Amino acid sequence: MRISVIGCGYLGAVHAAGMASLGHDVVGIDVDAAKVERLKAGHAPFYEPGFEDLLREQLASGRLRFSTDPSAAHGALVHFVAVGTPQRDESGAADLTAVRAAVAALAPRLRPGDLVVGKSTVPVGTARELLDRLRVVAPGASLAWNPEFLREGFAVGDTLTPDRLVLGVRGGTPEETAIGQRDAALLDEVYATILATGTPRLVMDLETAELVKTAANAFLATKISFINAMSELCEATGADVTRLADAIGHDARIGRRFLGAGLGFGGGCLPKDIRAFRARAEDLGVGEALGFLGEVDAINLRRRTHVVDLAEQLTGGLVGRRVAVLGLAFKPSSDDVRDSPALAVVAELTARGAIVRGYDPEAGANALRVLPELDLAATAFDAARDAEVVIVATEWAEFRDLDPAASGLRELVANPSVIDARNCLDRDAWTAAGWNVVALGRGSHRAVTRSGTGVPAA
Ligand SMILES: NC(=O)C1=CN([C@@H]2O[C@H](COP(=O)(O)OP(=O)(O)OC[C@H]3O[C@@H](n4cnc5c(N)ncnc54)[C@H](O)[C@@H]3O)[C@@H](O)[C@H]2O)C=CC1
Ligand SMILES: O=C(O)[C@H]1O[C@H](OP(=O)(O)OP(=O)(O)OC[C@H]2O[C@@H](n3ccc(=O)[nH]c3=O)[C@H](O)[C@@H]2O)[C@H](O)[C@@H](O)[C@@H]1O
Repeated sequence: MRISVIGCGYLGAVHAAGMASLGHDVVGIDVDAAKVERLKAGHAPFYEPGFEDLLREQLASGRLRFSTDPSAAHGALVHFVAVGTPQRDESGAADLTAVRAAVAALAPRLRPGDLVVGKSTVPVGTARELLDRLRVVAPGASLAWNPEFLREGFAVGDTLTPDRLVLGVRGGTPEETAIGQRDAALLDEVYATILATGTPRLVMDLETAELVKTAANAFLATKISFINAMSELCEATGADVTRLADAIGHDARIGRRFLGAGLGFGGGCLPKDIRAFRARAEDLGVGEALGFLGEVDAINLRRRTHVVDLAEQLTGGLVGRRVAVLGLAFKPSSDDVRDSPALAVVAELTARGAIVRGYDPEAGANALRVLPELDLAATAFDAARDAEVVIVATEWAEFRDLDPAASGLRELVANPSVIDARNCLDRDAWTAAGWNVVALGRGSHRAVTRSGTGVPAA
């Protein structure tokens, strides 16, 4: 089947290559000419394990091409919209400019029977708005919503073997229902190979499909903030949040996944999605229903300040003190620094007068674009040289696997003090190697906060 994918970022580029690998004839379209040139040349514009190999393989197959010209979408039967929906402003609402522009550019190229398929994460009601617009500018074309649940770092696997496919289609009147069924059947053809493996397929109305996506991300964010709230309790009492998470996680109704306490969630999705969800609920007059997401956000942001407070406590004052931050990406196996908790820590440390050196295996260049004043080290060891405290802010395997006894790191630092902000280090091994290890939520080490409301460290 001929397919177009509008927007070739972290989601769209992988989706385009993934659809080509299913045997479809795919064109990826993006307004960013430099990104398109890289993709055409077989170079991934971002770090995503397995993606570059898939890209090259599919370019070589002749089934995948890229363009900046929206006309390249003409002739495709299914058009996926995968453009960005960032936070618009302080209100938290989503900025839908790119989605509207993508559909407007697509409209004159659509033929009757063509299907526009939203993949971007949008506030509930967006699909209906776009469909109403299409009825005017491209009658005969239809629209469905097929939210995406992939995780960065696992994008290729999540695209080709998703844990479910959610298809939001038109319905209501008999005529609309018939169109919706036809649209769902077309998506079944697109995903035939994936469905043949028994992947659950859930068909629903457009609004529910939009809500499934924001609800899923809101739940994941809530789960992380829940365990981080427990982390605060653990630090106040000397308890251990990792043992607590293991124990409650054994209850199948709770589950251990996403109970990783630490520096909290960041990235281009969870933070902006919970804020946009709240803003949309306010618009709908049901703001109270999602009031708790404000608390989820607040708990999450407190993690960042807490880590800086701990560093301040450990150094006895940050002005002029050397701090190493290992990990700058919002999560390991990604070079994405959008709303990265690690970068927020770097910025706050710097604002409090620390001399910060940062290192990340993949995200250094992106980090420099966001924080041009960042002192970027070439290796973890370079970053740690003469540091009075080392902060592990992203749990890359490279840091997790460091042998604290044999690596020589201890000899490099000014003071063997490490804040394990992701609970990823073997605390016993590091302690045995002579390090003072402060692991978030594991024991009493609440920092005296700058506002003076914290309790002194034990
Ligand atoms: N990154 C992820 O893991 C996931 C992202 N999503 C959602 O997918 C959407 C895209 O996210 P990302 O890929 O991360 O964003 P991104 O910022 O990496 O990519 C968006 C791309 O759209 C392009 N673009 C903007 N306006 C355009 C237009 N009018 N025509 C063609 N291209 C245009 C941009 O140049 C950019 O390359 C967002 O709504 C996000 O919430 C959903 C699931 C996973
Ligand atoms: O909508 C999206 O874009 C995507 O958002 C998340 O995926 P992603 O942001 O790639 O990464 P996650 O693995 O969810 O991690 C998000 C953040 O939460 C943090 N996290 C995750 C898990 C955990 O236990 N603790 C924790 O602090 C990570 O460090 C990271 O900063 C969702 O997991 C995907 O299902 C969704 O498709």
